[in-house]
Amino acid sequence: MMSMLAPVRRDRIIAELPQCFHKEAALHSRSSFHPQVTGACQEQRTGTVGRFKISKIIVVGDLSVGKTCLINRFCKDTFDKNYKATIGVDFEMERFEVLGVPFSLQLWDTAGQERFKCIASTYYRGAQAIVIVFDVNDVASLAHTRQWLADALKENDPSNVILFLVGSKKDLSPPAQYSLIERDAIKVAKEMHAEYWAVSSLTGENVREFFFRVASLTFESSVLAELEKSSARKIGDVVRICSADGDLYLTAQRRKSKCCR
Ligand SMILES: Nc1nc2c(ncn2[C@@H]2O[C@H](COP(=O)(O)OP(=O)(O)OP(=O)(O)O)[C@@H](O)[C@H]2O)c(=O)[nH]1
Repeated sequence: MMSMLAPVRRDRIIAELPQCFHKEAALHSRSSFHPQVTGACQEQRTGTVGRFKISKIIVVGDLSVGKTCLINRFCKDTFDKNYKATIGVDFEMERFEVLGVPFSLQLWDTAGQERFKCIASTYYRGAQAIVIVFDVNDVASLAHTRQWLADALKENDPSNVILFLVGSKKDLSPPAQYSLIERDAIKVAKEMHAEYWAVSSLTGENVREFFFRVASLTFESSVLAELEKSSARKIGDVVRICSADGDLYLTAQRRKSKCCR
């Protein structure tokens, strides 16, 4: 199957961890990929990551904050100044190569309008990352991000998703005004345990950097989850094989509790 696909575009190759936007509200501020992830990629021990796994990313937020434009700027390098409401949902696929491993993101663009929300929310399930968008020129849209997050988390396992809070339309915000809302946005992002970004789909500022960061952090967490799964499997086997032998059983148990820490 893989050989039938065209090679990954050269501008979708990620060899180094892209940096966060703001150190105060970052998922982590390590300067490179987790060493276990780098090692697993070198030794091609990434399990389903790189083969069948496609990571689902949902993009939510008030109507007209610029969700569609953000996705279109990254996926198609286009910008439409006319507003067309998203009805229900739409999605785009993006293929990356991270540390030499193929990795695909499915980007789900959802409707912000109240009347389409119930259709859109049926697509929230199974997300690996949630991107909550607000308009940096509209404080109400920032206040509403908590509700968007709560709705998206109803359909997902909160301990298993990674969160991004994205301020859009930065081009329309004079620097002095922007820095005021940034202060509030960072506060909100920290409360949510989300990583904060500010972008402009009109100029393209930070759009590519943002999606590269999303792809990288989603990839990193997928590989770590795979590694955890395979070590849990190994421990399980030891327990099963040796359960007649008290000593070894204990060793396996001890290893297990060490891993969980
Ligand atoms: N100046 C500027 N305008 C933007 C930017 N992003 C989006 N817009 C404009 O904002 C309006 C709404 O953008 P959309 O991307 O359609 O908004 P949405 O969040 O997808 O809206 P719904 O589908 O209704 O939820 C459009 O008129 C866009 O041209 C930006 O970065 N800068």
